[in-house]
Amino acid sequence: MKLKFTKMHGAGNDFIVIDAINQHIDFGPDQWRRLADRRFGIGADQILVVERPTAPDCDFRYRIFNNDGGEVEQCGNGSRAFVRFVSEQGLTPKRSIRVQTMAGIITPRLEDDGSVTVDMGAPVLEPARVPFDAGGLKGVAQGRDTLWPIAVHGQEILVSVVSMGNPHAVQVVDDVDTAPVADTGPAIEHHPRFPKRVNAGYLQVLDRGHVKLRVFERGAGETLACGTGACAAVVAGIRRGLLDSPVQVEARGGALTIGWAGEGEPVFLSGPAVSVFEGEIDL
Ligand SMILES: N[C@@H](CCC[C@H](N)C(=O)O)C(=O)O
Repeated sequence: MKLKFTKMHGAGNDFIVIDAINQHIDFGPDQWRRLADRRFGIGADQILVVERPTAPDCDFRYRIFNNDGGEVEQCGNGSRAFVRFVSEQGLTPKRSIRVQTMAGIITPRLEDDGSVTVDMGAPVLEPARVPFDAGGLKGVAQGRDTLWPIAVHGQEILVSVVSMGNPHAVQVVDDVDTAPVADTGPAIEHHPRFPKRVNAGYLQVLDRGHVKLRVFERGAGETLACGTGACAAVVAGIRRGLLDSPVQVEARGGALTIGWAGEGEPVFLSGPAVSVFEGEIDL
């Protein structure tokens, strides 16, 4: 079988995007892993699958697979790539689109300059719903946030826990460039306090409107940018009293802008989304 795909990226977080409206797709984790493999396949951090919606009042359904083959709830950079894709492929004339995801409905908008702004919905802050098991732990208050001590390689680190539909643990570091992301990222991802594993964010505050961020992603390793990670880090930074909205997030692959008006309000994510090439692969 030949599969048509588009290779895209959002600030260097790269995707294989597949139209599953006009192609029949019935893949399992092995096929997703093979497609995402950088040596034996096309290569990507995530695979995005565009389908007809099953929920009322939605334009599309969008599914996300990490390069380890697992399906996940949400992907911020992917949602921007998704909008560019449905527009460039002529799947819709709309610029503001209601999209069904595993984590609920999001509404991305294609701007005149080609960038995309996404209403990512309100962050979930109750530890149990992230999900994070805080049982028996004593949290440390900082501003409106509670930091949770978790042991990583025998050392205690303090993390904010935030769900943007998918789980994030955010720690503040002095210098993101020397932060031990490759060493502690996998241990945080698999920490037993996170029953669904977690994306590990390392946040350096430059000033109240400007941060640097690296994210070791669940199921994908460190990526050049993580959209939901940027949302979660800014939410954590604002709640800790370190940041004011809007915040420019400098990731290794590019810049994102995050706006958040506070508890109960949606997080807005803006940034680039680029098509790199189209292709066909034999499966
Ligand atoms: N790159 C993404 C997040 C993709 C999913 C994540 N690895 C998870 O497992 O939750 C983004 O831009 O948000």
